[in-house]
Amino acid sequence: MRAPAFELDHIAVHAGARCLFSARQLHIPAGSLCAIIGPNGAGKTTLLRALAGFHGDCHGHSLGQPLRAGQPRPLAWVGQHEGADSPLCVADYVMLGRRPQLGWLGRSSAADQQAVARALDSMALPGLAGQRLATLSGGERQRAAIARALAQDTPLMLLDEPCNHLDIRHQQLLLRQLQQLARQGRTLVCVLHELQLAANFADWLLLVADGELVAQGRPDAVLHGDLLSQVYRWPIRAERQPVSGRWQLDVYGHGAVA
Ligand SMILES: Nc1ncnc2c1ncn2[C@@H]1O[C@H](COP(=O)(O)OP(=O)(O)OP(=O)(O)O)[C@@H](O)[C@H]1O
Repeated sequence: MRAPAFELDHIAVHAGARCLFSARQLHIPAGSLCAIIGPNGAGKTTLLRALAGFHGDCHGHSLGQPLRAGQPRPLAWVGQHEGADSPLCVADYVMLGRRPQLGWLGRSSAADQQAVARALDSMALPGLAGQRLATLSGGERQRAAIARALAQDTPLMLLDEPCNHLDIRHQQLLLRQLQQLARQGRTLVCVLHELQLAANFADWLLLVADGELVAQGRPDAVLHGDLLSQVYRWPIRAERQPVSGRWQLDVYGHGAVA
């Protein structure tokens, strides 16, 4: 198995007296596309924020050392509803991703401009580069937020529901792009509600329910119909097609699982 990007023991995230997420052991291999899946309110965003180091009340051990809150590692972050209030145009907003690299007086170099152009290109945004963010559609704004994170060029990228507002084509393009970055050695962790996408694109899954890590591992180890049906409280069938190797996830039946 590849070296871990995250190897956490006895992690617990609290808000006051309430424990929002806990896990005895949590592993994410470096150079993987990892999807955090689970029902509403399960603790997915909480876990993603804890991985980013954004949660003040987070305890546990990372590679044997106590976790230290407030010491985030270099990473690119795409949260939900990014950029909704920004007065910037798309190109300037994506350039924000280059802020750590910008030179004296915040001037952008040729390398910064190229990184922004690449990011706009990969999110199919060049035609909108001059348009104000506030005037974009939901899907366009989501792609701009992802482009800003791509322009950062960090070894670790965390994305909270990146497929929100994206149509089928842009979902596929995004996940292919994330998969390609993982193949180049980056680690990408994203919260996904679309099980079919998680199954077919991610090479590592974390299944979360009721504030706990229920299962982790490669899709084969996690995607069992019985387990998914129990966690989502709805009948789900998970099958891997023998010829194509693609996963097929179906909801079936007419009633919720008790
Ligand atoms: N700061 C907080 N104080 C109290 N409760 C919180 C806080 N943050 C999150 N929670 C609660 O923790 C639970 C998990 O929230 P979280 O946002 O991690 O869920 P999620 O799995 O991402 O859900 P969804 O799929 O609906 O986005 C929810 O019940 C939420 O209400």
